Order: sequence, then C-alpha cells, then structure tokens
Amino acid sequence: MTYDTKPILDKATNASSPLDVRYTQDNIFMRLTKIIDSHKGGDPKSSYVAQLFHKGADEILKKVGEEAIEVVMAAKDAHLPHSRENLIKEVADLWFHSLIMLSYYGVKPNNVLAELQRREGLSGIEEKALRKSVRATE
Ligand SMILES: N=c1c2ncn([C@@H]3O[C@H](COP(=O)(O)OP(=O)(O)OP(=O)(O)O)[C@@H](O)[C@H]3O)c2ncn1[C@@H]1O[C@H](COP(=O)(O)O)[C@@H](O)[C@H]1O
Repeated sequence: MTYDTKPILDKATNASSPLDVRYTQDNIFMRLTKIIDSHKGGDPKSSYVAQLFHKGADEILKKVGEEAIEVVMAAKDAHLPHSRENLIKEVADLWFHSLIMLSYYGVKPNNVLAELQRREGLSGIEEKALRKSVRATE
C-alpha cells in the first residue's frame, strides 16, 4: 500500500497534514479505479473488468462474496508455513473486486478512505455508545 494514512490533524502539533489521503489522487486504489472505469464498456473477450460489467450487478456482488469467503479461508491457514503469501493474494483479490463494485455504484475509493480517516481516533466502543445515546433521544 503506497498511500499515506496520516490523520487530517496531527494530534501532537494540531497542524494539518499535507499528506491527507483524501487529497492524494495517485494511490493504487485511484489508479486501479481509473483503469476499471476505462474498461467497463470494453470488450468482454479481452478484459476481465469488461466481462464482469457485462454480466452485471449480481455477478459482481457474487464475486465480492466469493472473494470474502476465500479471504476467511486463507486467514484460517495463515499460521501454516508459506501461507501468509496466499492471504495477501486473497485480500488483493477482495480489494480488487470491491473496487469493481464501488465503480459499478459510482463510489470513489477515496470516499471510503475518507470515511476511515473520519473515524480515526474515535474508539469503536465510544462510537457505539454515542449511537445508543442518539437513538435514546429520538
Ligand atoms: N488486479 C487485477 C486482478 N486481480 C484478480 N484478477 C482476476 O480476477 C479473476 C477472478 O479471480 P479468481 O481468484 O476468482 O479466479 P478464477 O477462479 O479463475 O475466477 P472465476 O473463473 O471464478 O471467475 C481472475 O481472472 C484474475 O486474473 C484481476 N484482473 C485484473 N486486475 C487489474 O485490473 C486491470 C484491468 O484488467 P482487465 O480488464 O482484465 O484488462 C489489470 O491491468 C490489473 O491491474
């Protein structure tokens, strides 16, 4: 992964980070998304991406589901010798197919990265408690 994940505000200095991932247009997710977008209407015989878009949403979603299961299976074996490489490859497959799904629905990967960045520093326990208190006041 080549993009930077520094927080929007550096907590120690309170200064904005110039490497904010939302403004980094050349990360691998964005580059791959550009390729995916340019292949979606292409020839299914010569492009895997075009093939999936040609088959439609159900096939794209099916692939994401299959890849997620393959990640779980690879993770279960990741403690075995030489199996970490397989886990890395399966996660790459899942991320790649997730990018295809996001492209299908018109969502940019940077929107997802920005959401993760927005959550940075907010404990999951704290966030859940906040959700409950908002629900109680509704
Ligand atoms: N990163 C990938 C990538 N990762 C995985 N795959 C393909 O995803 C497919 C499905 O993976 P599986 O593990 O499920 O393999 P499989 O069992 O053979 O698949 P199925 O027969 O079940 O469909 C395989 O054909 C892989 O080659 C990818 N195909 C393309 N890319 C990137 O997408 C770009 C555009 O690809 P094309 O549109 O094919 O030119 C390429 O330049 C690459 O950068």
